[in-house]
Amino acid sequence: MKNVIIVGAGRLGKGFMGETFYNAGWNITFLDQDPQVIDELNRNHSYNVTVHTTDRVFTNEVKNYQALLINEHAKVLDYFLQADLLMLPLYPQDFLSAARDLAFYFDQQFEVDPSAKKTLICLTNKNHIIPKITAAFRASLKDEQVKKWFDQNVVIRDSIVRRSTDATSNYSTDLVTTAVASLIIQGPVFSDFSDVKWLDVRDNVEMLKDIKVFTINGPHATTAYYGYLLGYDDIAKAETDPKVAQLIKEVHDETIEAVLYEYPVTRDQIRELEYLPAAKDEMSDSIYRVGFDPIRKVGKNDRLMGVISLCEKYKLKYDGHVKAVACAFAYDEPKDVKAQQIQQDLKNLGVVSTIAKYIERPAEDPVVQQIAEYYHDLSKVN
Ligand SMILES: NC(=O)c1ccc[n+]([C@@H]2O[C@H](COP(=O)([O-])OP(=O)(O)OC[C@H]3O[C@@H](n4cnc5c(N)ncnc54)[C@H](O)[C@@H]3O)[C@@H](O)[C@H]2O)c1
Ligand SMILES: O=P(O)(O)OC[C@@H](O)[C@@H](O)[C@H](O)[C@H](O)CO
Repeated sequence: MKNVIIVGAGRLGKGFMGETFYNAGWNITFLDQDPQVIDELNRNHSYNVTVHTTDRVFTNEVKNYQALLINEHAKVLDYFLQADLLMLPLYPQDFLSAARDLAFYFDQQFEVDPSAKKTLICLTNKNHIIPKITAAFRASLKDEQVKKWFDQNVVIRDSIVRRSTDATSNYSTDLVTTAVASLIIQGPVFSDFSDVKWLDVRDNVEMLKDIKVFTINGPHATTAYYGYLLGYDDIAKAETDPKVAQLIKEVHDETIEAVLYEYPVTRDQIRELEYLPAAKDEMSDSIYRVGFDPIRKVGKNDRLMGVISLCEKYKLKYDGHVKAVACAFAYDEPKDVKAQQIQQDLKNLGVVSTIAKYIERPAEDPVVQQIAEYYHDLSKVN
C-alpha cells in the first residue's frame, strides 16, 4: 500500500486530499498542530465529505487513517519513514512552523534510510513562495550533511488548487467539496501518484497559477467582500445578486484583458483556468472562508492588486478592481482577526494611510486615492 502524509488536516486536508487519497486506496496519515483537529478525527475514526461533481452529489465516508499531532515524534516517525509523498494544505504563513516541526523527521530519514526520496506538494493560493519555503525547510535541518542529502532527495513543489472545500471550521468532520477539476502540480516529482484521480503534473505552473489566482480568486474575493456588504453570508447566494454579478463581471473582464497582455497565452488556452466546470447543485461556500484574511488578499501582488499593477503596466481600465479592494477594506467580519486589524487601522491611522499601508504604495499614489474614494462612498460601487 502507498503512503501519504497530509500536513494540515483542515478543510482542504480532509475534504480534498484525504477524500482523494482514500478513494485511491492509499494509507493516509494526517498531521496537524492543533489537538482539537486531531481529537475530532479520532473521535469516530471517520469523517464525511459531501462531494459535488458535474453530474451528481454524494457523501463519502473516509476512514482507516491515522491522525496525529505533528510533534508526536515517536508515533509519527514510522509513518513518515514509509511515505514518499507529503501534501501540505496550509496557509502561506504556516509553512515556516511546518518546516520546523517536520525537521526532526527529515533528520531521522537521513539517519535511517538516506536512499529515500520525498516529494512535498504545497497547496496555497499564493504564488512564487516555493524558494522561500524550500529555504525554510533546509534551514531547519540539523547539519550540512542532512542539508546536502535534502538537496538531492527532496523536492518541494507548488500546485494550483481548483477545488473549493468548506466546513464550519477546520475542526469539522463534516465537509463539502466541489470535485470538477484536477490539482495541477508542478513537475518533476519523485513520487508516483499516477493512480490517484484529480492529480495532474504539468510544466509552467508558475505562470498558470498567476493566471488562475487572478481569474478565479480575484472575482471570488470580490463576491465575498461585496456580497458581505450587501448582507450575504454564502457565495452561491451572493453570486445571484445582480449588483454582485455586475461587479464580478467587471473584475473578470479586466483580469482577462490584463492576463492576455502579460502572458504568452490565448483565450482558449486559459479557459480551464478562467472558469471551473459547473457542479451539480452548487455547494454552499461561506463568505467567511472566501473572504478570510483580507490583509493577504489586498496584498500588492495578490489576486486584486496584482491585476491592478498589470492594468497600469498596459494602460488598461481597472475600475472594477478598485471597487473590489474598497469593499475589502470595508469588510468588518467580527470573527476575522485580519479584517479587524484593518478596521482598527482605519480608525487609528485614517483611511488613506491604512490603504497605503496594506497595498504597499505611497499615500499619494492614484490607486490609493481611488480606493479611498470608493471606500468613502460605497454606494458608488454599483
Ligand atoms: N478550502 C479551500 O477550498 C481551499 C481552496 C484552495 C486553496 N486553499 C488553500 O489551502 C490552504 C489551507 O486551507 P484550508 O481551507 O484547508 O484551511 P483550514 O484552516 O481549514 O486548515 C488549515 C489547517 O492547517 C493546520 N496547521 C497550521 N499550521 C500547521 C503546522 N505548522 N503543522 C500542521 N498543521 C498546521 C491548522 O491547524 C488547520 O487545521 C490555504 O493556503 C488555502 O488558501 C483552500
Ligand atoms: O484560499 P484563499 O483564502 O486564498 O481564497 C479563498 C477562495 O477564493 C479559494 O480557496 C477558492 O475557493 C479556491 O482557490 C478554489 O478556486
